[in-house]
Amino acid sequence: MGVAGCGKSSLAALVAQTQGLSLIEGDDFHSADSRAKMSQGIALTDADREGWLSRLGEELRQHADGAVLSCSALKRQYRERLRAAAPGLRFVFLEIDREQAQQRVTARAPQHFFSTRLVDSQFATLESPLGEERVLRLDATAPLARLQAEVDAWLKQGETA
Ligand SMILES: Nc1ncnc2c1ncn2[C@@H]1O[C@H](COP(=O)(O)OP(=O)(O)O)[C@@H](O)[C@H]1O
Ligand SMILES: O=C(O)[C@H](O)[C@@H](O)[C@H](O)[C@H](O)COP(=O)(O)O
Repeated sequence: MGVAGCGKSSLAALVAQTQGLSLIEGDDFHSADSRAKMSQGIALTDADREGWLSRLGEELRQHADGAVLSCSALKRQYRERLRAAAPGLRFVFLEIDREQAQQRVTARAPQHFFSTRLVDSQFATLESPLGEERVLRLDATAPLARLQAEVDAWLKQGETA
Protein backbone atom coordinates (compact mmCIF):
# COMPACT_ATOMS: atom_id res chain seq x y z
CA MET A 1 0.00 0.00 0.00
CA GLY A 2 0.90 3.65 -0.38
CA VAL A 3 0.50 6.59 -2.69
CA ALA A 4 0.88 6.44 -6.45
CA GLY A 5 4.50 5.93 -7.41
CA CYS A 6 5.64 4.43 -4.11
CA GLY A 7 6.43 1.13 -5.83
CA LYS A 8 3.43 -1.09 -4.97
CA SER A 9 3.17 -2.77 -8.35
CA SER A 10 6.93 -3.32 -8.66
CA LEU A 11 7.38 -4.78 -5.19
CA ALA A 12 4.17 -6.83 -5.23
CA ALA A 13 5.25 -8.57 -8.43
CA LEU A 14 8.62 -9.45 -6.94
CA VAL A 15 7.17 -10.70 -3.67
CA ALA A 16 4.52 -12.78 -5.42
CA GLN A 17 7.21 -14.35 -7.56
CA THR A 18 9.57 -15.18 -4.70
CA GLN A 19 6.79 -16.39 -2.41
CA GLY A 20 5.09 -18.41 -5.16
CA LEU A 21 1.83 -16.55 -4.53
CA SER A 22 -0.78 -15.19 -6.92
CA LEU A 23 -0.51 -11.50 -7.75
CA ILE A 24 -3.61 -9.33 -7.59
CA GLU A 25 -2.83 -6.03 -9.31
CA GLY A 26 -5.21 -3.50 -7.79
CA ASP A 27 -5.11 -1.19 -10.80
CA ASP A 28 -6.66 -3.95 -12.94
CA PHE A 29 -9.87 -3.79 -10.90
CA HIS A 30 -10.74 -0.11 -11.26
CA SER A 31 -13.84 0.61 -13.33
CA ALA A 32 -13.38 2.20 -16.73
CA ASP A 33 -14.92 5.40 -15.32
CA SER A 34 -12.40 5.51 -12.47
CA ARG A 35 -9.50 4.97 -14.83
CA ALA A 36 -10.81 7.73 -17.09
CA LYS A 37 -11.12 10.07 -14.11
CA MET A 38 -7.60 9.37 -12.93
CA SER A 39 -6.14 9.86 -16.37
CA GLN A 40 -7.94 13.21 -16.57
CA GLY A 41 -6.47 14.28 -13.23
CA ILE A 42 -9.70 13.89 -11.25
CA ALA A 43 -9.20 12.22 -7.87
CA LEU A 44 -11.36 9.25 -6.93
CA THR A 45 -13.92 9.62 -4.16
CA ASP A 46 -15.00 7.12 -1.51
CA ALA A 47 -17.95 6.27 -3.77
CA ASP A 48 -15.63 5.60 -6.72
CA ARG A 49 -13.52 3.31 -4.56
CA GLU A 50 -16.51 1.42 -3.17
CA GLY A 51 -16.97 -1.09 -6.00
CA TRP A 52 -13.21 -1.38 -6.44
CA LEU A 53 -12.71 -2.40 -2.82
CA SER A 54 -15.56 -4.90 -3.11
CA ARG A 55 -13.93 -6.49 -6.14
CA LEU A 56 -10.56 -6.61 -4.39
CA GLY A 57 -12.18 -8.18 -1.30
CA GLU A 58 -13.76 -10.79 -3.54
CA GLU A 59 -10.37 -11.51 -5.11
CA LEU A 60 -8.83 -11.96 -1.68
CA ARG A 61 -11.63 -14.34 -0.69
CA GLN A 62 -10.99 -16.37 -3.80
CA HIS A 63 -7.32 -16.69 -2.86
CA ALA A 64 -7.80 -18.04 0.64
CA ASP A 65 -4.44 -19.85 0.43
CA GLY A 66 -2.67 -16.50 0.08
CA ALA A 67 -1.95 -13.81 -2.48
CA VAL A 68 -0.10 -10.54 -2.88
CA LEU A 69 -2.31 -7.53 -3.57
CA SER A 70 -1.04 -4.17 -4.76
CA CYS A 71 -3.51 -1.55 -3.64
CA SER A 72 -3.14 2.06 -2.56
CA ALA A 73 -5.42 1.39 0.48
CA LEU A 74 -4.93 5.02 1.46
CA LYS A 75 -7.56 5.31 4.19
CA ARG A 76 -8.00 3.19 7.26
CA GLN A 77 -11.58 2.40 6.27
CA TYR A 78 -10.35 0.93 2.99
CA ARG A 79 -7.85 -1.24 4.82
CA GLU A 80 -10.57 -2.41 7.20
CA ARG A 81 -12.67 -3.46 4.21
CA LEU A 82 -9.81 -5.58 2.94
CA ARG A 83 -9.09 -7.01 6.40
CA ALA A 84 -12.72 -8.05 6.68
CA ALA A 85 -12.33 -10.03 3.46
CA ALA A 86 -9.02 -11.59 4.52
CA PRO A 87 -8.64 -11.85 8.30
CA GLY A 88 -4.99 -11.58 9.32
CA LEU A 89 -4.12 -9.61 6.18
CA ARG A 90 -0.72 -7.94 6.37
CA PHE A 91 0.13 -4.54 4.92
CA VAL A 92 3.48 -3.39 3.63
CA PHE A 93 3.49 0.40 3.71
CA LEU A 94 5.89 1.87 1.17
CA GLU A 95 6.64 5.29 2.56
CA ILE A 96 7.79 7.96 0.16
CA ASP A 97 7.88 11.73 0.24
CA ARG A 98 5.86 13.94 -2.06
CA GLU A 99 8.80 15.07 -4.14
CA GLN A 100 10.01 11.54 -4.87
CA ALA A 101 6.50 10.33 -5.64
CA GLN A 102 5.97 13.24 -8.02
CA GLN A 103 9.26 12.49 -9.75
CA ARG A 104 8.40 8.83 -10.25
CA VAL A 105 4.85 9.47 -11.44
CA THR A 106 6.15 12.07 -13.89
CA ALA A 107 8.85 9.72 -15.18
CA ARG A 108 6.39 6.88 -15.86
CA ALA A 109 3.63 9.14 -17.23
CA PRO A 110 4.19 8.27 -20.91
CA GLN A 111 3.38 4.61 -20.19
CA HIS A 112 0.83 4.97 -17.38
CA PHE A 113 -2.78 6.10 -17.05
CA PHE A 114 -2.33 7.89 -13.72
CA SER A 115 -2.21 11.69 -14.03
CA THR A 116 0.82 13.54 -12.71
CA ARG A 117 -1.65 16.12 -11.30
CA LEU A 118 -3.01 13.70 -8.71
CA VAL A 119 0.01 13.20 -6.50
CA ASP A 120 -0.98 15.94 -4.03
CA SER A 121 -4.43 14.44 -3.59
CA GLN A 122 -2.89 11.04 -2.85
CA PHE A 123 -0.96 12.61 0.05
CA ALA A 124 -4.05 14.51 1.22
CA THR A 125 -6.02 11.25 1.31
CA LEU A 126 -3.34 9.07 2.89
CA GLU A 127 -3.99 8.01 6.47
CA SER A 128 -0.83 6.43 7.82
CA PRO A 129 -1.28 2.78 8.80
CA LEU A 130 1.43 3.00 11.45
CA GLY A 131 0.05 1.71 14.73
CA GLU A 132 -2.35 -0.68 13.02
CA GLU A 133 -1.76 -4.41 13.38
CA ARG A 134 0.46 -6.37 10.98
CA VAL A 135 1.99 -3.40 9.20
CA LEU A 136 5.55 -3.26 7.94
CA ARG A 137 6.82 0.19 7.04
CA LEU A 138 9.53 0.34 4.41
CA ASP A 139 11.53 3.17 2.88
CA ALA A 140 10.21 3.20 -0.68
CA THR A 141 13.48 4.63 -1.99
CA ALA A 142 15.54 1.57 -1.00
CA PRO A 143 16.52 -0.79 -3.82
CA LEU A 144 13.72 -3.17 -4.81
CA ALA A 145 15.80 -6.27 -4.05
CA ARG A 146 16.33 -5.04 -0.50
CA LEU A 147 12.64 -4.26 -0.04
CA GLN A 148 11.75 -7.71 -1.28
CA ALA A 149 14.24 -9.31 1.15
CA GLU A 150 12.76 -7.31 4.02
CA VAL A 151 9.25 -8.46 3.16
CA ASP A 152 10.38 -12.06 2.86
CA ALA A 153 12.07 -11.88 6.27
CA TRP A 154 8.98 -10.28 7.83
CA LEU A 155 6.70 -12.95 6.43
CA LYS A 156 9.04 -15.64 7.71
CA GLN A 157 9.40 -14.33 11.23
CA GLY A 158 5.74 -13.63 11.83
CA GLU A 159 4.27 -10.37 12.99
CA THR A 160 6.49 -7.34 13.54
CA ALA A 161 4.86 -3.93 13.60
N1 LIG B 1 12.46 0.78 -4.93
C1 LIG B 1 12.47 1.48 -6.07
N2 LIG B 1 13.55 2.18 -6.42
C2 LIG B 1 13.56 2.90 -7.57
N3 LIG B 1 12.52 3.00 -8.43
C3 LIG B 1 11.41 2.33 -8.12
C4 LIG B 1 11.31 1.53 -6.93
N4 LIG B 1 10.07 1.00 -6.89
C5 LIG B 1 9.43 1.43 -7.99
N5 LIG B 1 10.23 2.21 -8.73
C6 LIG B 1 9.85 2.90 -9.98
O1 LIG B 1 8.92 3.91 -9.63
C7 LIG B 1 7.86 3.97 -10.56
C8 LIG B 1 6.54 3.70 -9.83
O2 LIG B 1 6.54 2.35 -9.40
P1 LIG B 1 5.21 1.51 -9.37
O3 LIG B 1 5.58 0.13 -8.96
O4 LIG B 1 4.43 1.69 -10.63
O5 LIG B 1 4.44 2.24 -8.16
P2 LIG B 1 2.91 2.21 -7.74
O6 LIG B 1 2.36 0.88 -8.20
O7 LIG B 1 2.93 2.34 -6.26
O8 LIG B 1 2.28 3.37 -8.37
C9 LIG B 1 8.18 2.96 -11.64
O9 LIG B 1 8.81 3.62 -12.70
C10 LIG B 1 9.14 2.00 -10.96
O10 LIG B 1 10.04 1.41 -11.87
O1 LIG C 1 -7.09 5.00 -4.53
C1 LIG C 1 -6.75 5.64 -5.51
O2 LIG C 1 -6.76 6.86 -5.64
C2 LIG C 1 -6.22 4.86 -6.64
O3 LIG C 1 -6.07 3.50 -6.36
C3 LIG C 1 -4.86 5.34 -7.04
O4 LIG C 1 -4.00 5.22 -5.95
C4 LIG C 1 -4.38 4.61 -8.25
O5 LIG C 1 -5.06 3.43 -8.54
C5 LIG C 1 -3.04 4.18 -8.23
O6 LIG C 1 -2.26 4.69 -7.21
C6 LIG C 1 -2.50 4.51 -9.57
O7 LIG C 1 -1.84 3.49 -10.02
P1 LIG C 1 -0.59 2.98 -9.22
O8 LIG C 1 -1.10 1.97 -8.25
O9 LIG C 1 0.26 2.36 -10.24
O10 LIG C 1 -0.02 4.17 -8.56
